[in-house]
Amino acid sequence: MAATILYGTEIAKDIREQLASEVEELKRKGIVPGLTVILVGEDPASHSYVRGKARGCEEVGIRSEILLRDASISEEELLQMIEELNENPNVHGILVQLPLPSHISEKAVIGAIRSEKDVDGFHPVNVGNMMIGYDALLPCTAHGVVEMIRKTGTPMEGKHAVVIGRSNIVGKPVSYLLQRENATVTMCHSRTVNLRHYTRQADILIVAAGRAHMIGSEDVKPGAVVIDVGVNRIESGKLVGDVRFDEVKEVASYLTPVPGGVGPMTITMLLKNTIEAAKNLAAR
Ligand SMILES: Nc1nc(=O)c2c([nH]1)NC[C@@H]1CN(c3ccc(C(=O)N[C@@H](CCC(=O)O)C(=O)O)cc3)C=[N+]21
Ligand SMILES: [Mg+2]
Repeated sequence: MAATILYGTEIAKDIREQLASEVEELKRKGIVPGLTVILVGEDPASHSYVRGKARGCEEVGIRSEILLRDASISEEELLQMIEELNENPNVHGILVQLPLPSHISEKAVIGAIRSEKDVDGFHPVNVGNMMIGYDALLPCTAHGVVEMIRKTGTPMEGKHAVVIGRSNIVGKPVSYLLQRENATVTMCHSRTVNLRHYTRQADILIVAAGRAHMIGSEDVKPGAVVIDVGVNRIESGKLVGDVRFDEVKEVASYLTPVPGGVGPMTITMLLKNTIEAAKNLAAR
């Protein structure tokens, strides 16, 4: 059996059309959703991702601005910038691109963003609200992964979902969101002994370990839904996932490519969060 390839670009296109009409409706009420991205330093990958975010905003009619700062910026200056954006009524979403230079505390920076404007869903208040099941801005990649699985029409209820990776941005929140869909979730990570023992039991396999090509067909249960969250730049400059695509596509029922899979969904969920933040802030 050959897998159906889940093109995030296509799924994202449908959702973005819907988002564009929501933006139009908001604009008729005089609300122009606005996203501000702060990008510190010269990392080419970060610059490329941020360009993707700005393009996404343009596509759906969100006003966006990118504030570029030198890697030498102090933590205090960065916190001051965030404070001003917190107060600016035209800014509904604030995103500080990670990673930050090592002299700046990510914890301090994320914690300084007003939680209603935290469109990454990384602020402890949003993480806590999500965990409790209260309304929250959800972490974009994790949310995008669940929406992709939903699009396949595969019921998640009662299924065994295995997540590889336990990061705050992907592994932890995606595990939680899948549990909320009534999946039975197993969390694995780089120290898991006999990883294959777990992955082979997965009806839904989420691979977010950040190790190029670590998962092959031997690791996958026939018919599984496999979502590859890996973004690894290999020596040739090519972007590859954590899954050996050509092998796994022969055994999985659904499989996401890299690029063109989860990445575009991540950006789409960021756009969705920005619109939601604009609605919430306007209603206050
Ligand atoms: N505060 C913060 N929020 C983030 O959401 C965040 C971050 N920091 N730091 C870095 C990671 C990474 N990330 C990606 C988003 C989209 C693609 C994406 O769309 N990738 C395209 C290809 C892009 C390319 O070719 O370079 C794709 O997969 O098709 C990739 C990576 C968001 N991140
Ligand atoms: Mg890990």
